[in-house]
Amino acid sequence: VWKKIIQCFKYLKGDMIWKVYSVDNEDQAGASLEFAVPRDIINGFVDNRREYYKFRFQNVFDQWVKQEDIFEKTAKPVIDSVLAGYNGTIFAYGQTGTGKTFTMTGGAEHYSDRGIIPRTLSYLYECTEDRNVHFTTHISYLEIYNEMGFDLLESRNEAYRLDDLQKVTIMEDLDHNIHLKNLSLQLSINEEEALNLLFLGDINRVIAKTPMNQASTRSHCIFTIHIRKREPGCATMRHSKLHLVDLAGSERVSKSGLSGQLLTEAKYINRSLHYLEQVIIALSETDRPHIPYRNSLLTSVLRDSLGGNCMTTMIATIAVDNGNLEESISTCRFSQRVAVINNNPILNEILDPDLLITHLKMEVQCLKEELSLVKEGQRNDRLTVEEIERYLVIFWLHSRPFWHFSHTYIHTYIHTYRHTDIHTYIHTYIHTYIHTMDFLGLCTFIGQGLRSHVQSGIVSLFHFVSHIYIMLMWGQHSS
Ligand SMILES: Nc1ncnc2c1ncn2[C@@H]1O[C@H](COP(=O)(O)OP(=O)(O)OP(=O)(O)O)[C@@H](O)[C@H]1O
Repeated sequence: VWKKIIQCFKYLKGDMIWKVYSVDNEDQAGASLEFAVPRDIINGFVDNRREYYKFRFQNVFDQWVKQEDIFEKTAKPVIDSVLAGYNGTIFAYGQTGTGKTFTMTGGAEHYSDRGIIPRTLSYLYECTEDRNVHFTTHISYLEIYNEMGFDLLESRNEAYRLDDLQKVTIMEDLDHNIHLKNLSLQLSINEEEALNLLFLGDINRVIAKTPMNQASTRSHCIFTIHIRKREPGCATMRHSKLHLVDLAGSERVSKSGLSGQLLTEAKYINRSLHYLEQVIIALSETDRPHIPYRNSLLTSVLRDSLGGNCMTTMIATIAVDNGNLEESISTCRFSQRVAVINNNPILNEILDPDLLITHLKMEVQCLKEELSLVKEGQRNDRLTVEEIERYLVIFWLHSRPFWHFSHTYIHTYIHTYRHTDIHTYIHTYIHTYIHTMDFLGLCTFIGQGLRSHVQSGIVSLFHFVSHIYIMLMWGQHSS
């Protein structure tokens, strides 16, 4: 068994960093991350004891991992299921400055530093190139800053102030579905258009210089790709959405020494992450009747991703230096809780609206025809031959039990009525049939025995008429 142990004996800024963690990617159940803190590392963390913490995850990546590998192992399976019609979410969570934005969006220096979002767009449009399947993609980009929602794409222009952006509010319908009012959906037909929307949104994001990160993102951002897929000749349509979430980073206010605006932002960020944690804890405990989604905008928006109809992947980012050990362990604890949540993704399939409309129009037309026949005095003209034939087919099927009718009897009738207006005759019968059936349906007071007796009498009569009609038609054709 190949075991990859990361050796962390390394000098950083002149200080010795002890080996406090190890990664085992060949653990029996996925991968494990183990912290072994020696007693002499104090840093306000260990209390003169050696401590071990072991966490198991699907994958554990070290700081030298390539962006491509992260995409392949974490994002690609989710995108594949989104393309198949399921909802998906990938969200990055972690302490400030640990690489969430780098993982989700990427670095600007090298092309290979592209993060999950641009790689997702490339992969997605590559998959949707199949001309046989009709795909439509729309994009929305929501920012949650200080507990307020903003549309990062609404203006399709660069915003100079936060107030230039459209405010997004949350609404809940009677079925408890969440709707985001004022969040625009931008159609994007190819990768280039989608990337332009991503760049525009990233320019509009609130970013500030903090002691922990030179370009700290001060808000939670949710980049959503909405997909509609229709296969030719298929009566159904699939619609799914993929949320790509870059959460703002948590930070210890006392440790980072923030003040003013940065302090206010940090308080909002920490509070919303605290509510997120509460939701995760409630979801991981199976007997909890209430999940406190409504406590914050973030948990309300991510409600479906956290415990509903969605395939969700969480990427936790941690710092590997001793100074942030406590935060790293706390991030792992949180991730472990998220890992035990069971979501229930379902295929989002609906009847194609165009086909549904055609089908409903046909049904309305049939009902109109039926109504005009039933309504007295509405139809004075005679039934056409096609109409008679159509009704006779229905009666024929209804009267199946009476198919033993005597042929001799029918021949006598044909002989008698040969010179009468057979159309008028059948027309009258059909009206009588419909009225009587209708009347029987309405008269609830008629007992079942009598009802079936009358019904079978009428049906046999019409069966008889239909025989006459067919024999006559046959006689006309043969002569
Ligand atoms: N794997 C990596 N390789 C190279 N540089 C990285 C990597 N991860 C992060 N960085 C760099 O570390 C810095 C902080 O990363 P980033 O801004 O992504 O952190 P963050 O978790 O999003 O922080 P915040 O929560 O404050 O927004 C950036 O300069 C980024 O380029």
